[in-house]
Amino acid sequence: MVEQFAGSDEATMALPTITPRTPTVVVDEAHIVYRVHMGAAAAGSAAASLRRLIKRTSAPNVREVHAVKGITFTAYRGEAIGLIGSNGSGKSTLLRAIAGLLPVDRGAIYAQGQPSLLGVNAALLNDLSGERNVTLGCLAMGMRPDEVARLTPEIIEFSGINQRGDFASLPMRTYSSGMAARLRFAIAAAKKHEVLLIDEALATGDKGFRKRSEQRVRELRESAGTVFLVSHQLSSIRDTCERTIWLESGELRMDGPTDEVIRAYESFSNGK
Ligand SMILES: Nc1ncnc2c1ncn2[C@@H]1O[C@H](COP(=O)(O)OP(=O)(O)OP(=O)(O)O)[C@@H](O)[C@H]1O
Repeated sequence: MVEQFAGSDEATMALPTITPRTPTVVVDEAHIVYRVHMGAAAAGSAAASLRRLIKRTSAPNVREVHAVKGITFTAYRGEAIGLIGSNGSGKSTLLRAIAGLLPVDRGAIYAQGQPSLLGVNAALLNDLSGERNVTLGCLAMGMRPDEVARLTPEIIEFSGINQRGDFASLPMRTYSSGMAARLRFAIAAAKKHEVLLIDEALATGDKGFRKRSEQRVRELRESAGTVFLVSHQLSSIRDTCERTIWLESGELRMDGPTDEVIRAYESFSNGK
């Protein structure tokens, strides 16, 4: 006999309301390998190269660096995810692969829309003024010219480059590395991104800029995007992200609530 649940009071009350979460990035068993060419000297003769070509073996002068080793996770709309780990653990490599700038060797990465990696998408030109770079960067992100004109003063104000004089009209080569990084962040953050990838950008500014940019990351997250933030500045991660992924030697060590993951990472780092 088939049990009838529909219509029973008990069954109606027991049903929880589940809001479906929308995945924006799916990383499935991803492996990323750099191949470093060590120069022609070690390659040997032309005959040896031909033999390798026929036998499909790799050249002895190519060294492989297995930077990301079988990482799997799913990011959802509305999340801000911190990426932490020791130097060389694969954080930047993973971000670059999510942005589509590096191929995966095995596994797969799926992303909604075109993820924007801060600092690369906004390729700034040293000989142009900050203001011209704002225009170019915004147009490159697909904004309309009238939108760019309206947003330019806001972007310059946000970056704080004019705090010590009119630097916006000077060529970018006259900027300190911190000022350039702030301008890049300000340009990228002016647009609503489906997936925004930020690599250490918040660490470059002074305290006032850091507060402003953390606030902006929160706004971007609320406007339904997903934000990834790579930083060694654990306080930035704590203030901005509710979920954190810890990588170590290319492997995923932990993925969970920021406080728990940072606590585990700190005790690992203190014991090193
Ligand atoms: N262009 C490259 N060619 C070859 N190997 C690379 C390249 N870039 C990074 N690597 C190697 O890949 C590994 C991961 O580097 P990655 O920069 O992703 O680490 P990270 O966690 O971002 O480090 P950090 O915290 O120091 O910025 C390291 O072993 C590094 O030496």
